[in-house]
Amino acid sequence: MQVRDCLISAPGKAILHGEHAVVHGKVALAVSLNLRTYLQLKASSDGKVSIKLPNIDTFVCWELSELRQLTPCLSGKKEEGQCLDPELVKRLREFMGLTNENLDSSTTATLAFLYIYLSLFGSGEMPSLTVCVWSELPTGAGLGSSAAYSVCLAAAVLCAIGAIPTPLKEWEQTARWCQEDLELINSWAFQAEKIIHGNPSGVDNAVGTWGGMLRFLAGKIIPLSRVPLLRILLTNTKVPRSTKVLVARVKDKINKFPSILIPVLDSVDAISCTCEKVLNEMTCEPITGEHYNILEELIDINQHHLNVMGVGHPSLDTLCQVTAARGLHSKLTGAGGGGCGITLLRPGNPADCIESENCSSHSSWMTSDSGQSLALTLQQSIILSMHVATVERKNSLLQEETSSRTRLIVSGHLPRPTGG
Ligand SMILES: Nc1ncnc2c1ncn2[C@@H]1O[C@H](COP(=O)(O)OP(=O)(O)O)[C@@H](O)[C@H]1O
Ligand SMILES: C[C@@](O)(CCOP(=O)(O)O)CC(=O)O
Ligand SMILES: [Mg+2]
Repeated sequence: MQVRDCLISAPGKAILHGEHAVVHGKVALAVSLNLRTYLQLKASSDGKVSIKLPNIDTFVCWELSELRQLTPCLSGKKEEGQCLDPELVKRLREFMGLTNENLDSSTTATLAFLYIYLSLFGSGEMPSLTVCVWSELPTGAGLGSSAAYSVCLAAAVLCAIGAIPTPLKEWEQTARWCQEDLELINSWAFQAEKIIHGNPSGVDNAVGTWGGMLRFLAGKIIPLSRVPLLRILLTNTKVPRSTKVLVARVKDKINKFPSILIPVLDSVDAISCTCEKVLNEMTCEPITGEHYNILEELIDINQHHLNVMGVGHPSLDTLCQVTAARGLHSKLTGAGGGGCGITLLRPGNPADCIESENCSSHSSWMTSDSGQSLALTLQQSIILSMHVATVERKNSLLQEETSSRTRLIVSGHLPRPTGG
């Protein structure tokens, strides 16, 4: 079986409010970033399936004959991707010789790939191919790299089996899928996220699939098309952590102290709803300092709640303190425990003053090749100035021509994707 080559990209995300609480059925507000993950799928004729994941130094190759032995248990359902097939997970774990639950980056990413490949190709003829994935997103830093990876994987393999069209026309540089196709991609991406996160809410893969800003509640995705232009700083503490471990930690805490933690989750839900209301008001009436006062207080309260849930980190405390000394308000974003934080900026204030105070750029993550730098140091952090209101669908999942370049970009230059 020969599959069609394709190049796909999906964005990362920042959660404004609702991380962790969203796993327990509460509201989250999230927005796509103009940092993307790219996947190139190429047919091959060597009887092998290869994955190249340069961001995590992973290069693996299997004989098709080995993978075929894993397939008899498969139901061959391609229509939906809601529940993990426990039998396939078990076989894959045995095949990869895995015994414990908390796996390293490379093993997790490989397992997610094999799960999607075998689930979707397993009931038919299995093709020889090479998949290469590379990303502008830092891995394991709260910006949804796992979801962008999962969305790209799902879209590429669904395209390859012909479950969704390869809509790209010769004259187009990029193309998008219809709502039904996006829902299918999202549901399979959710499965890959389950392999990586254990118990994801689905908010990250929804943003990776649809892009823009959205409200997410118990699997329901509501695009927010009316939001004001906000500027936030995105700071990477560079403290590594695993979403799976942190999500499990919060669950343990809820089980241990339900009467204490459930009100905290309810409060986070109210924070997300209040934030959404204020953002909406800011689009209908003149923006005042009072709007910003409320947004800032919500950030502070939520950061305290996240600390109560046990997902804070001294590096994030430092971020909060350093920005507070400049009159700014910060919270962690994503799973916490390190990773990234967000800081709200008021109009006309501090990105520039922070930039001028912290002007060295030695990050491998975000230095531009033109010499103009986005990467700034604040203590040990990297700061990226960005707009939240990327509400146009320009950041959503795209099928791209090999030659097409990264579009968009909020403020300044970003690194070129490497690899592929
Ligand atoms: N570019 C990539 N290539 C391969 N695997 C990736 C990539 N990006 C993310 N992953 C997978 O996702 C995991 C990180 O997921 P997670 O802990 O949820 O952090 P994040 O906040 O970045 O989503 C990595 O350990 C790896 O398994
Ligand atoms: C903590 C959580 O709310 C977000 C995790 O995001 P990330 O993997 O840290 O980018 C988990 C989830 O919603 O699945
Ligand atoms: Mg993740």
